[in-house]
Amino acid sequence: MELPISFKERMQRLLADEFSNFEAAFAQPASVSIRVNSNKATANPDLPRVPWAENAYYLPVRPQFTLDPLLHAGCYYVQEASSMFLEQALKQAVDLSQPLHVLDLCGAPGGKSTHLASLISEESMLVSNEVIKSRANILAENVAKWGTGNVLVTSSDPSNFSRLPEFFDVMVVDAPCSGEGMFRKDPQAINEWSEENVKLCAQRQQRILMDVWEALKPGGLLIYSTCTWNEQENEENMAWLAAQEQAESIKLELNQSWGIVATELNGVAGYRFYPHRIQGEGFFMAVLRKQGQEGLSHKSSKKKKYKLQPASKKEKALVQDWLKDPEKYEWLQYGEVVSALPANLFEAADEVYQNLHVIYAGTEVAEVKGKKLKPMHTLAVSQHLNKDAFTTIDLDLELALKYLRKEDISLDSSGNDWVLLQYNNVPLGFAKQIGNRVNNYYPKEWRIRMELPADLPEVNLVIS
Ligand SMILES: C[S@@+](CC[C@H](N)C(=O)[O-])C[C@H]1O[C@@H](n2cnc3c(N)ncnc32)[C@H](O)[C@@H]1O
Repeated sequence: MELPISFKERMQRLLADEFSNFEAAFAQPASVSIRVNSNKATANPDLPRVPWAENAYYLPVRPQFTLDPLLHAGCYYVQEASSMFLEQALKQAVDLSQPLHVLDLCGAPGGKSTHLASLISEESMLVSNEVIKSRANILAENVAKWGTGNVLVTSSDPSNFSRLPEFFDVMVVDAPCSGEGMFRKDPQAINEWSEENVKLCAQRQQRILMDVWEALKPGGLLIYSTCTWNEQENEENMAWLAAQEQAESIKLELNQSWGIVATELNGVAGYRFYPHRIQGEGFFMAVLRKQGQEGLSHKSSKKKKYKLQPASKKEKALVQDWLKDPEKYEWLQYGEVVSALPANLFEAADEVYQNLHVIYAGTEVAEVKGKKLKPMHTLAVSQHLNKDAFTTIDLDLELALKYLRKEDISLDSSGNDWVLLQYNNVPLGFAKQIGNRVNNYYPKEWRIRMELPADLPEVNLVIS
């Protein structure tokens, strides 16, 4: 792996004696790690843990993830270990028992959003945003598969967030960056790297931060991260923001054994991850608190007209038993789709709808077509699905993968209704039996595209 010369020279200055170890790490394979969705599964007990995140594990080898139905069912997320340090910022600096409004501004493909969704309380709301439309769809898919039901996925430009002044308690900006920390995992990142690009990235990050700062509550927390090592995009940007906004730097407790490097510039703390010191890729994180009194919670403007439309009584009555605790939700209808949003989030969610481009919200439960009602796939993967409302059928590995490829499958039983198909007792999705025939309703855009090998390996990472 040929690293750019000016990058090497800078890292030599930064790391001094450690540089040879750092360079040697590029000859080692990148580690593989997963974060388990504890509401759906537990990890295989043999897996070693990522030390700074509770439900995170290293894998001895990279399995063929695509061939594990439980990945498609949202039982775990394949995520780089360093970036799971986000958990420490949340646990150490935020009272997670409170109902919070949390923003993940640069959300796709969804590593940090699914992590945040696991960390916040049920009464909290996560707005998970991705400005690039095609990537926003992947984000919505991963958020839906994670299934917490308290997330709104938006696809808006950072500049649009000033329409929600002092709205968020916590804001995560995992900024687009020059990607030096990904050189080992993705050598293509080397070709895209240049000093000029570093400068452009640093300027873009400043613009993004300025765009969203207004949407943070006084006393609220900004968690900023990149997967790069240069100081311009990291410490310098954080010192610049702290000085400009008189924001307070938040120091995090580190366990010495973790190997994370703490830095400081103009009194602003930062945390660096190097592959020769930790099992993971390059990463930087810093935490700032906005000036002002905490707890000045956002007062929603008293508007009379809501954008969110309630579902009709008739439709609600037909589908509400498909979720556990249906009374906890506000039942909404948007076009043909009936969805459920935790009732306590209604006002805040409506404000998000009024001001941003929302592409997914809560749990989409059913599609109404005339007199026909179709359970939506997002319901099957929701943590709040009431399984008792459906006939469930367990599939073996081969049949599960065929279903996920959206192939025609046949089942032992016959009938005339919706069935919930499962693998290892975990819902995969819906099918409709019509006599002996089975209509496969797995979403086309989510289907597995790879051909199935003759010998199917059991991946066995999590237990449901
Ligand atoms: C480092 S990635 C985010 C990874 C994600 N947080 C995760 O954990 O899976 C940065 C994201 O920022 C998005 N992005 C690119 N340009 C942007 C801009 N000008 N403003 C906001 N986001 C941008 C990219 O599309 C990309 O999805």
